[in-house]
Amino acid sequence: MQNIKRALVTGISGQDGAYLAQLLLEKGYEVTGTFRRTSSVNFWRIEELGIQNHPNLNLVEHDLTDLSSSIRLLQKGRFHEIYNLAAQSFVGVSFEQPVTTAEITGIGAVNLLEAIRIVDPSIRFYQASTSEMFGKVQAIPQKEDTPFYPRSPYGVAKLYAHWMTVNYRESYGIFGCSGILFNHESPLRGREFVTRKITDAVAKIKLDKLDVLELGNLDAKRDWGFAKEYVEGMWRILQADKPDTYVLATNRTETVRDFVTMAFKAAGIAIEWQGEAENETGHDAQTGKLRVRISPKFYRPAEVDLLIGDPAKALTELGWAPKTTLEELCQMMVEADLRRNAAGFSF
Ligand SMILES: C[C@H]1O[C@H](OP(=O)(O)OP(=O)(O)OC[C@H]2O[C@@H](n3cnc4c(=O)[nH]c(N)nc43)[C@H](O)[C@@H]2O)[C@@H](O)[C@@H](O)C1=O
Repeated sequence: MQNIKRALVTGISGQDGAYLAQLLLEKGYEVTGTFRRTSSVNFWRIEELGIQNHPNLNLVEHDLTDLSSSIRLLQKGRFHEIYNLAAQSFVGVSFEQPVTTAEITGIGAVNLLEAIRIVDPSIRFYQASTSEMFGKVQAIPQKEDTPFYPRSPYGVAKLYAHWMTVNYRESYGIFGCSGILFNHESPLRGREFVTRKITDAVAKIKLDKLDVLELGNLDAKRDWGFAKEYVEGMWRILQADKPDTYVLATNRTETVRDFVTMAFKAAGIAIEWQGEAENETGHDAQTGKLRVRISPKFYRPAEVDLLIGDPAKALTELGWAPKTTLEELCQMMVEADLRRNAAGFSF
């Protein structure tokens, strides 16, 4: 019993929190997962993974913006490792709610670092940093030493949390690590993000429950990997001999348009594109039916045009490499959404 490791995962109700909790439980950890109070907290992800009643999983309500409750949480839990995955993580919303985003996504991380400093500086800390910090990219591909240029309030808040993690590492010797993760998707992705929005809509179109998918900028390019593999990378980052910063990415980039074509193909529908920019449309090549239309409401005030990461350091130092191709990931997501929509599932 002496050797059981205790981990705190903030953001347990999110995609990464659910996959990471599953991984840590499989490794024999005791896991405390935190979630934010809302009128209807939803645990569909940990339910789908079948871990919601695991004897070593403890779910705790916690607000990252409250320092004193973070301190009490750490005093009570006596954790060895903390994974800070909680955030206001939707880039689009961050333009509408910049202050809330700064408080949760930026200051929230510092509250945890402060709590570590006060309660037990030997706790290992993982900060969920993001490729959004590269924003208007200063080099291609992006790696650990590429200069940052965030393009959204979300990216700016994450950059603050990132540098505070580095600063607490350098100032107080805290084992503070930062994983700069490029987009990572799965059947557990929220439907506000573009990949899951697409696979869910494709499933609905296939099942005749929807006519047209409405999207914003189809030209944005992203480096999309499989979230389940990325949480394994988070764990490896905290097991390293020394605290550091790592990029996790696939080193392949595709446009949103490519992902749409791929998703329809996975459902047996060929899409033909016509027109340009805001007038672009996608039609079913066989029936001629309109299936994709552009809506300006999904455009962002400032866009990140191109992301492609170089994960070489993670491969060399941690032995981490992505395995699932984008085609396999897309197929997995479309199949999950076909199954769910056929069964009337609505998350
Ligand atoms: C790594 C990073 O990854 C994620 O951030 P994101 O890249 O903004 O993700 P997304 O799926 O919302 O957008 C991807 C691209 O797709 C474009 N796009 C077009 N049409 C729609 C559309 O209709 N909806 C959305 N959401 N995006 C659209 C949109 O303009 C953007 O260029 C978060 O996990 C974030 O937390 C994070 O850290």
